[in-house]
Amino acid sequence: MTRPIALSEAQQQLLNLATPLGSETVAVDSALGRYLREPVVARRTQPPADLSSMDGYATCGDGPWSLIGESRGGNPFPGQLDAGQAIRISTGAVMPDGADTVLIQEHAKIDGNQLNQTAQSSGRTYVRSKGFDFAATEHVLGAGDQIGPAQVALALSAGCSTVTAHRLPQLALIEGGDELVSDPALADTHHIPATNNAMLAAMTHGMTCDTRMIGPVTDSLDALTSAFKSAGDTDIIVTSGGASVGDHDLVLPALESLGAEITFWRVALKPGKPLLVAKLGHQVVLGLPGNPVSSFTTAFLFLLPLLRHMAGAPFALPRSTTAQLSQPLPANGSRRQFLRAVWDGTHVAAVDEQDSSALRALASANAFIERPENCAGTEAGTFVPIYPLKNGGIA
Ligand SMILES: Nc1nc2c(c(=O)[nH]1)N[C@H]1C(S)=C(S)[C@@H](COP(=O)(O)OP(=O)(O)OC[C@H]3O[C@@H](n4cnc5c(N)ncnc54)[C@H](O)[C@@H]3O)O[C@H]1N2
Ligand code: MOO
Repeated sequence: MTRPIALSEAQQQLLNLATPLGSETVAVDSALGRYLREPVVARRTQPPADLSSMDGYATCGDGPWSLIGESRGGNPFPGQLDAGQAIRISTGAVMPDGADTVLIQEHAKIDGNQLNQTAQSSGRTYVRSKGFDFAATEHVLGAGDQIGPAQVALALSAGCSTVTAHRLPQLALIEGGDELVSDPALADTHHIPATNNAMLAAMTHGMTCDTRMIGPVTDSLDALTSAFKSAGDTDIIVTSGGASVGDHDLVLPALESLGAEITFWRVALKPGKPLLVAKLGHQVVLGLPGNPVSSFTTAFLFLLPLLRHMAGAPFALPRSTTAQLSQPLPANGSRRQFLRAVWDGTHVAAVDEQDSSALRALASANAFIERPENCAGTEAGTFVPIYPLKNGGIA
């Protein structure tokens, strides 16, 4: 049996198996989370004209001024201002021709039709110049950019109702084991509710174009190979369970019987050591360990990056930040470890229960603490790398 490989090498080997998917046109309001295949080119200029940034008066020359009209949102003043003239103006309204200054209304004193200032106004301080945000034909978003809320607004503001994004991958999830039941109400002392497919579907929500749920599959080679075949031509197949060395751990034999190419099996990672990665025709297969926390951790470190990579993300791997330990940590073993932890924005502490089957502890965590291989005990107060998790729990 070969030695487990290092995490970073395993992640790189996995990403090397797949390339970003092709393009499709997506309505901007359905594009949240997507990565752009092509830049977004502005079809209009924003602002489309010089606009006032405050409520007040657009003036021409020195005061006092005589008031001759109004410019408000959607209704510009139709004429031109000459020296000594002013108009009422609203925030976001078009500056009339001839105006040089906006006098904010807090500094204005009206006497009949005459406008006086109580404090000096300063040139174009309250004017947003035409095109200062972007001009027509400029690239306002680039290939590889991810569409978030601000990008939705920007694309629409640029006059684009669709974007050209990478296609999202199709995913098949297979879970298996004779102890699993799909109806939690039917779990007796020798059965447990199947939870991994549902958890993995939740983790990958919005990152696939389609997720096919298969199982629970029984512990037989025939059942597992049939499950692989029923995954059809999805881009990625993910199994959970049956990845280890027991007599009923059938993922490796099933893949071998189907002629898959095994990329690697076993990573120096805790939890998640028995992770298996293979290529079955054009499909990438991830065999996740069955323990629910191991499945969660390997999905976070491998499946989510693979989905991002195929969806066109330039940087697919999760990025860490640092936080200060509020509790000491014991020495680590020879596998890189990801401890379930609670992070309050400044301090972080590992949760007490680190067993790879403990869902309650996992659900109480909102971060991983990453510990390098063979690292010594770490004192409270030390800054350590953490990965915030979208995992319910603390906001
Ligand atoms: N002799 C050894 N035994 C084990 C080793 C080893 O190196 N030598 N590795 C251990 C490690 S580490 C892990 S992790 C597990 C992974 O085992 P499998 O991937 O083969 O998973 P199973 O044995 O099928 O299941 C493990 C555990 O998880 C539960 N499970 C499985 N699927 C689901 C599901 N869909 N929903 C809920 N729970 C599930 C299953 O009932 C088991 O309790 O192997 C160690 N053993
Ligand atoms: O790696 Mo296993 O995932 O230690 O429990």
